[in-house]
Amino acid sequence: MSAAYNQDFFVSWEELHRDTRQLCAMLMEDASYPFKGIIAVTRGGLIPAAIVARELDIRLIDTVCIASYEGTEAQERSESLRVIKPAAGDGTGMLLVDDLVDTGATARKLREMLPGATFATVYAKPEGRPLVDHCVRTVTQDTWIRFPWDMELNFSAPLVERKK
Ligand SMILES: O=P(O)(O)OC[C@H]1O[C@H](OP(=O)(O)OP(=O)(O)O)[C@H](O)[C@@H]1O
Repeated sequence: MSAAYNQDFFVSWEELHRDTRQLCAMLMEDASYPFKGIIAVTRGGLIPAAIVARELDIRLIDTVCIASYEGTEAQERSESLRVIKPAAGDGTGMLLVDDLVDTGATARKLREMLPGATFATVYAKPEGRPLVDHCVRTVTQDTWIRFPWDMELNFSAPLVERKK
């Protein structure tokens, strides 16, 4: 059962880059390294996948296109996921890359589909963590991760003005 989201964790482009590079260093120690190719999980995995591809010198990049239906409760996500499969057999030798594992519904689906793949996410929450092989940072289940592509810079009023 997933908790409600009570806190935000803001990730800048620089932090995402640094964390993804750290993930790459971990991946170089994996038993399946070097990987034949990457399967990026759309859409959140696309940018981390590009960074991983550069660091590990991987040119073969496929996608698995996966999304939940609008308005679906987290616990029902697994049944509601729409998937367009990559052409990667059972995924042996391939590296699945996503930005985040949260409830684990997406990861569970991908594991069924590509049991041979190594699965890496940059961030993880406790419910989903056991489903991925590698991740750099874990945040609490009630944290909403704010990725840089979902944000924009805005003026912030000084505190004294906010109190007026
Ligand atoms: O562990 P889960 O609860 O399944 O959540 C993790 C998934 O949720 C996010 O994708 P999202 O469905 O928001 O789609 P998007 O990446 O296209 O925005 C994220 O990129 C993961 O793929």
